[in-house]
Amino acid sequence: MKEILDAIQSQSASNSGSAAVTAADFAALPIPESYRAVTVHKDETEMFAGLSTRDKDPRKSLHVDDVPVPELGPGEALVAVMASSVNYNSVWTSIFEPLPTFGFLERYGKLSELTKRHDLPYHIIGSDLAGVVLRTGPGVNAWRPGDEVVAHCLSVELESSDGHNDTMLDPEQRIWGFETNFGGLAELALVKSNQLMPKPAHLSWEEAAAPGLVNSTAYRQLVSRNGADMKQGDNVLIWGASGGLGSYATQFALAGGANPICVVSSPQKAEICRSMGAEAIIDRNAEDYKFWKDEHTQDPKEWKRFGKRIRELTGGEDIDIVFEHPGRETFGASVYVTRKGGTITTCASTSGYMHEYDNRYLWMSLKRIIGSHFANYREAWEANRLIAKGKIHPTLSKTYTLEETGQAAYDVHRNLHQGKVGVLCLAPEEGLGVRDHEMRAKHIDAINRFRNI
Ligand SMILES: C/C=C/C(=O)SCCNC(=O)CCNC(=O)[C@H](O)C(C)(C)COP(=O)(O)OP(=O)(O)OC[C@H]1O[C@@H](n2cnc3c(N)ncnc32)[C@H](O)[C@@H]1OP(=O)(O)O
Ligand SMILES: NC(=O)C1=CN([C@@H]2O[C@H](COP(=O)(O)OP(=O)(O)OC[C@H]3O[C@@H](n4cnc5c(N)ncnc54)[C@H](OP(=O)(O)O)[C@@H]3O)[C@@H](O)[C@H]2O)C=CC1
Repeated sequence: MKEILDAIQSQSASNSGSAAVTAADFAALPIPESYRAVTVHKDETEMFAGLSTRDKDPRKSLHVDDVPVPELGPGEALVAVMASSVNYNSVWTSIFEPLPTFGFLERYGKLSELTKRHDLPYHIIGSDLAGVVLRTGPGVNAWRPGDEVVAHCLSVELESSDGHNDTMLDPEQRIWGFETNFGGLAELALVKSNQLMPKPAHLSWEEAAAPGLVNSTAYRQLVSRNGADMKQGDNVLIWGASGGLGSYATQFALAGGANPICVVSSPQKAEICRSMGAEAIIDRNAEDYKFWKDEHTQDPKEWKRFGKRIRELTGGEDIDIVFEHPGRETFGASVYVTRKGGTITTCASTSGYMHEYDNRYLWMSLKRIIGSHFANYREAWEANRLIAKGKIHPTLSKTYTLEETGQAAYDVHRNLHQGKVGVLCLAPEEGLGVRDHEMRAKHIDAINRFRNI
């Protein structure tokens, strides 16, 4: 592993990202037999039985193990991971909710001889990476050893016609590092080559690894015509506007000429949204919305109070698009505050997946609910391109080591974090991997906006 890191570091020293060490040099680097990876164990899926969701502690279930390097198949790439990030799907995996992820690996393993590799008693998790290609399998022509890359997390087989219009519709669509093995929270990762995208040159490894999953998801959910198809002037209600998804949704709304109405839970988070350029901000804690009277009964008066507050902020207008993900706790309110003909687009249910809303407000006002999930390759590419062009910026707040991933996931689970939390994998320290210093200097304040707060 040291040789691999040395090669990547001497690439850095050349400062161009390509000259010092050639593709042939990288291809000739020996691949170690094993590597360190963050895992959950199949024989521990019952360890939190009887505990409430909140009390399930990722620090107990996430391990750092030495694992064998998987065999490289056709259309695949083995990547040296310099940095990764924590996504909420890794929190779900670590608390074995809503299901242990081993069922996904078993099902995938039944598909073919090659996919059998994924069905193991340990699951290497993680759905983001920034790093360097070490090897490519047969049939890979677009990428070479030595290429500096980020990976998006859409894994598809594309044997069925169903996925050939929008690859998210492939019946064998999976999220890499959640529904497949060999994820990005590790020193090495196995991806399909059609997950690879160029690493933005002005960012460090950990900054480049941070946006991937959430940026692509927010792009499809809000901007793409497969999602809400946002347009200039739209009032966009963004839950968790300084969180993982929300910090990118807020940037997309601002960059696209829309009007984000940002919901957050503290003055500090409100300040972050303000510094991104948002003006309409609601602190849900300070204003103490209680959409539920008890576990089973919602309070429409509270939906109305929330709607009035939105009207105050918009000069009397209602919401064109709700960017939903908290789920059960907020969904009734989200449907209520949407304007006639407006759209509620949802990609998650952090607070519970059995939603309740008053359907009269949906059908009588011709509103639409759109389900959205991750992004196809093109959408992920476009989202990454916006990062590479400095139109959208990473929202990395803090970086942990691979050994500290349990703590990093705990922070996200307990909502103690801001924006995105990064993990250094092979990168020995923060700040490495920047190629375009001039462009970086131009955007440095925006790149650092979420740091150390
Ligand atoms: C990028 C990041 C993303 C995120 O962070 S997202 C948040 C994290 N993700 C989650 O929380 C989602 C976790 N996944 C799940 O909870 C489950 O994954 C699903 C609920 C999504 C699906 O459940 P399942 O049991 O895997 O799927 P079924 O489709 O219910 O299949 C079970 C059997 O039911 C059959 N079936 C499906 N649809 C129908 C139908 N309409 N009529 C009759 N049968 C049906 C199937 O074929 C299959 O059958 P057979 O077991 O024999 O293979
Ligand atoms: N389908 C898909 O493709 C994807 C789905 N997801 C899912 O989306 C969800 C959010 O992910 P991500 O943004 O990365 O997570 P984060 O935890 O980084 O951000 C979510 C934010 O939502 C707000 N929030 C949480 N719970 C509630 C609640 N009960 N009511 C109101 N607001 C709440 C919090 O902000 P505040 O406290 O400031 O209000 C929190 O910071 C997760 O469930 C994740 O699994 C994520 C990415 C892709």
